[in-house]
Amino acid sequence: MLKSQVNFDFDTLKKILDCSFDEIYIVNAEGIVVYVNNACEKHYGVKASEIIGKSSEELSKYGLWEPRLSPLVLKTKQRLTIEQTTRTGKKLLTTATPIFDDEGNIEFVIENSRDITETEGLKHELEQSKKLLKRMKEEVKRLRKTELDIPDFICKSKKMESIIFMAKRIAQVDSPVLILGESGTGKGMLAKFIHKNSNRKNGPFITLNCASIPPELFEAELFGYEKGAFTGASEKGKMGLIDLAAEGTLFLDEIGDLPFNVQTKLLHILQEGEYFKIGGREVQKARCRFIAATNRNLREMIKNKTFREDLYYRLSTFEIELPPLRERKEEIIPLAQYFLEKYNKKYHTSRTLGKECLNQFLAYSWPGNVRELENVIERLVVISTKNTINNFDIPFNTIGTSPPDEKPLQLPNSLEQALADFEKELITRAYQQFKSSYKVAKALKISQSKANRLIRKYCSKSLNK
Ligand SMILES: Nc1ncnc2c1ncn2[C@@H]1O[C@H](COP(=O)(O)OP(=O)(O)OP(=O)(O)O)[C@@H](O)[C@H]1O
Repeated sequence: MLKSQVNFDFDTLKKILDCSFDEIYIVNAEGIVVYVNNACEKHYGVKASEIIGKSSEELSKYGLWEPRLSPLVLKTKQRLTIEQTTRTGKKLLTTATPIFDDEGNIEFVIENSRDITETEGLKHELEQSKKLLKRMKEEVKRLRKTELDIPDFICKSKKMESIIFMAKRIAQVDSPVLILGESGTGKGMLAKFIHKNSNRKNGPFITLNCASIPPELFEAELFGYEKGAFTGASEKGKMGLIDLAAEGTLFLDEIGDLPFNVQTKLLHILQEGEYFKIGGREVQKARCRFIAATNRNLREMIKNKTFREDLYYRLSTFEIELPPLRERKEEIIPLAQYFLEKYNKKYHTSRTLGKECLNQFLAYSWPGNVRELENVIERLVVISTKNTINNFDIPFNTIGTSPPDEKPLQLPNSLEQALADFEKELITRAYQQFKSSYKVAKALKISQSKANRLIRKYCSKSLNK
């Protein structure tokens, strides 16, 4: 006899069958249970000895499981598979196979039952997760559309036309872009424009405001971390923004405010295209395009050794400088009309801009650029008492403070000076009221970094007192 051939006696065979994870259940041609292994105990909560010798009809009276299978197989003489539910709340996947004698009569029906309760639970969880994922994907798609739903890029000057022409070409490649320009010139808008015109347009557009993130959190934000990477880290780990922006664009706004030591880390990714998550061992590939923007003078910062020269050259493969509004005066009126239409729609008004007012717009230097123009138009639309807005008939230094009749207008030396004073008063009052740059930014509809800058400019002395 070969070593691998073993003749089992009945007791050994029973022992083996009792070790089976699946239930083995045998009925004879009369439907009487002749054998069941120990797995029945975990399925129905009764011992094998309580089942053996009983007919499956009798057992069904105790409601041990539903529906019955062996009577069906005895009738149809075919192998069948069904799902059963037991009285202990389990779900079983049962296959019953008929065994025939030499004359073709059924001798036994062997049932094999596998507990699929857990699998069913997992299946349900998977279904739920799939539904949630679908909903989230829809939400992301909608948010992305809103986020990237940039208004018309008003472009009515030779300078801006050539910038847009260049931006469309740059959009076709993957190299980094550096956008320079004063605050409010439209750098963020141009970054989105490049993304929307690139073949990454269906991917994410993620903004990281380098000025608002504490240096010690920069790596965690950008690279993400593995679970338990450091004390206080989320247990699930965190996805970094580079990863989130994969197949899309990562917009590094206010890059000039990036702390020096962090600049080195950013340079490394731009050079190598690779990075490690904090606490991670696997090399990650950066699959996003980088666009950076700043209103700071980076060349000056390089001279002062506050900005890395090598990082500057890495970022500025393509450099676009947006001119301040005062250097593209031909756009002031079209932009003003565009914003007027926008806010007339928003506030259900039908204001028009008088000739006098337009002349003043043209004469003004707009230090806050397009954003300032937009804010001025919104204020005028809301506060003006006449349909035709003329001659700045709303004195700026009364907005949000006391009504004009309580505080007669003092004519300033110049409009520019008056606007600067107004800015100072507004920021100081807003900061006194809200006590947080985030709330000031929200209330005045400016970026948080701008709010920070203005608060530092106008309120730092009183703060330090
Ligand atoms: N050419 C334009 N056409 C229409 N709207 C514009 C244009 N340029 C800028 N804007 C609007 O002006 C506002 C400021 O633009 P944006 O935020 O892009 O400026 P920024 O240069 O990034 O400012 P900051 O440096 O303060 O972040 C936005 O509301 C934007 O929609």
